[in-house]
Amino acid sequence: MFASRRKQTISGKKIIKDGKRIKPHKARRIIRRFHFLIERRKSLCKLFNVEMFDNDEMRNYKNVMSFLSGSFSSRNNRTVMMISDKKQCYDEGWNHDRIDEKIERELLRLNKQTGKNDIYANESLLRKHLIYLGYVMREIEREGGLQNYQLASQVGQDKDRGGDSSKLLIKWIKELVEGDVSMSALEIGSLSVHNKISTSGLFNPVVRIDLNNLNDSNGIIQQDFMKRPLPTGDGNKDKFNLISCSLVLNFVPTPIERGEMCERFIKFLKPNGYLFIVLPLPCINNSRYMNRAHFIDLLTFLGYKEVRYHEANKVCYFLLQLEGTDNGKHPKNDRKDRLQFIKKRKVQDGNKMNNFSILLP
Ligand SMILES: C[S@@+](CC[C@H](N)C(=O)[O-])C[C@H]1O[C@@H](n2cnc3c(N)ncnc32)[C@H](O)[C@@H]1O
Repeated sequence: MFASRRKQTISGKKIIKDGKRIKPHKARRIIRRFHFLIERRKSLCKLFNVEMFDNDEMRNYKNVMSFLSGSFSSRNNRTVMMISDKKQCYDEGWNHDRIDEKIERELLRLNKQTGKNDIYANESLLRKHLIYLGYVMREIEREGGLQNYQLASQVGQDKDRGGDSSKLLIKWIKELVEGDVSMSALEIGSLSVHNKISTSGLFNPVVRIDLNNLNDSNGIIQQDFMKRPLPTGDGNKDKFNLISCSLVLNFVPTPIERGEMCERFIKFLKPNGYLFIVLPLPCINNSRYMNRAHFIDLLTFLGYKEVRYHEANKVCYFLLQLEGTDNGKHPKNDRKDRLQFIKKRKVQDGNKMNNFSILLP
């Protein structure tokens, strides 16, 4: 959603990944489109009142259908009767073999139009939205899904396009940590084992996780960070000196889930551990609900302090350090302070601004 809108490519070169060629401008299009579809899928699931599915499951439309069947059958009889029609609805959405301008327009207006309606009380509304869900699912698959998105994201990590963001992380850690200290790191949203975070020798071990793994033998664990088992009470054994979260928070679909992620990092960090966050610049310099000061206020409330910041053309880099959690200061206790982060609050406004935000649950 917040990928750059630049029409020009920087290098103009074709990028070759695993035998596939992706031009930078195409990579940006794939990323924007993927974010849009994921967000619409989420909104539709919300309308159907069903929990978000795991990504893997969501890529398989049959799983989605059986999941929805389960959810419908537990409702009233009228809805159960509609199940027989459901597959047809879904197939209708699925069978479009090209972009459907009408559905695309409807998808853009989805939240405004249908937010307050009870989808189960209106048969034609239910049918229409099942078709939309089918369409969105088909589009995600047609676009190559998460795998293609990741391929496109790798384009941004190529040397001739600014390279991997952990180069700056390594520079900062070298400035801050003296001597021969061995630090462990968790890289969330890892796309490569060849990034500086893994090759600099500063971090050992480096645990790399991602929702999807382009290549199983690559040493990247396929895992949702939000479902990663919490460290056991056994000291800091399963905790890390550093968590790297580069261009991941903006990928997380809802403001509350982003807030939950920021809070969850703490559970995996050793005392005084570092958190490295990279965000697309528009998330903090062109959003109605977020700017750098507000982002830092939120993180400070949670117990982090900002130790480094850098703004590049398209992305911004934060290095934060956890403080205070070992001496009894527990941010959650301060309910009053928390209130300012649980509701959306405009920090600025403008015509062409986006609505990126992070909220605490
Ligand atoms: C834009 S890519 C960023 C890749 C790389 N870190 C970078 O800086 O270019 C975002 C990645 O975050 C991953 N991701 C998003 N949410 C995640 C989660 N909850 N757990 C693990 N990975 C996640 C996605 O699968 C995707 O590969």
